[in-house]
Amino acid sequence: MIKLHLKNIKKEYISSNKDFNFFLEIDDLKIRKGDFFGLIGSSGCGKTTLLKIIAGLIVPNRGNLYMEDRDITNIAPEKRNIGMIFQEPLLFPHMNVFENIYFGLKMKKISKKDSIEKINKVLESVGLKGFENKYPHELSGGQKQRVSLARALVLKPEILLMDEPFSALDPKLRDEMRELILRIHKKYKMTIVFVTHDKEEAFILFNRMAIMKEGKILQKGSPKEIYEKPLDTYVANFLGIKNTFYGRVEDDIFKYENLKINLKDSSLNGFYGNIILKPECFEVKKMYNLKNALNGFYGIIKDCSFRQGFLFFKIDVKSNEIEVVQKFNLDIEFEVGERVFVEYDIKNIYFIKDDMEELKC
Ligand SMILES: Nc1ncnc2c1ncn2[C@@H]1O[C@H](COP(=O)(O)OP(=O)(O)OP(=O)(O)O)[C@@H](O)[C@H]1O
Repeated sequence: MIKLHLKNIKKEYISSNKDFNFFLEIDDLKIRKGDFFGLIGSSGCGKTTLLKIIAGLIVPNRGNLYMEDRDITNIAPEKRNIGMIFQEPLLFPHMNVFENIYFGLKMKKISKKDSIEKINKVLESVGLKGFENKYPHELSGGQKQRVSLARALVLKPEILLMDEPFSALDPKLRDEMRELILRIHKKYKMTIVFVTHDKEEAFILFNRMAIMKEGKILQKGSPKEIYEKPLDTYVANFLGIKNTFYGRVEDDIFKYENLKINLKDSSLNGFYGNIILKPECFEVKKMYNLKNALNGFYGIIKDCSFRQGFLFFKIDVKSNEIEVVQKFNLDIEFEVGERVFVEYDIKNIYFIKDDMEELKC
């Protein structure tokens, strides 16, 4: 079921001297009920603007927003039943934790008795039982963000919007908060739209996401789908996919400087484009072990490090550096300076033609 549908949304920011204009244009974005949906992109691409349009804090110049089948384009923010959490917790400093959470319930005219019950439950969910009487200045950054989460959750929003809520926290706290929000998403079965520029966060949290650039959505899908088939090199680079090379296909072979990859596909001949060679799609083989080796190339190991059961190689292939990640095997030792064969499976290689059309080779 579609929970939120954005259709032909446009928002313009025109600067007074017209030397800096920004246009957000979202043709069609559907977020399903129960999605943990990510809006991801580099600074200034329009993520927050889009989130605020969903919240009703910014009115688009044109287009419509539907929540299920209801057109909410002209509905006031407080009537949308959408919660929002910002990077800063924005708590009332003169109110304790209980009062901060009670504030929204009071506005909705929920009785004190019912409110106490709801607040107790939500404080338990966010791990802050016993903190009712603390004031914001007595709380850590992570605890404050838990209070702002509790304050949003207690109102049972249909959609929860989160704008880089963990970016001000240290890495350990950030991990804890990510686990907490995943638990909460599961428990409350709510739809979450979460803004981040952190690709690691995207792979941990989202079941679907949209990658944005300069006010537009470049690609939508599950993080896995997008990682597997990035539609262009911006997306590939943004997701940190290594080994992308720009070159030309001739005689079925992709050529970039001295690097040659046989694509075994004559339909690509004459095309320029980017080839994506994902580090985990190779196997580094010893020179004495090439009996069954198929496609690949020779190279020299420039660097090899061990991390969490994997070997991370940097391999010099005719003056081009290729990164390879492969499972550590106790029986095989590699050395820097060693000549090796780097094998690949042709089905894991993607060539993105210059006209942005992606082809699986
Ligand atoms: N009220 C405004 N008036 C004019 N321009 C604005 C306004 N708000 C944002 N912008 C501009 O619009 C663009 C998009 O801003 P937005 O905050 O949506 O981006 P973002 O992707 O959330 O960035 P960040 O990750 O840095 O928060 C930016 O270039 C910003 O300078």
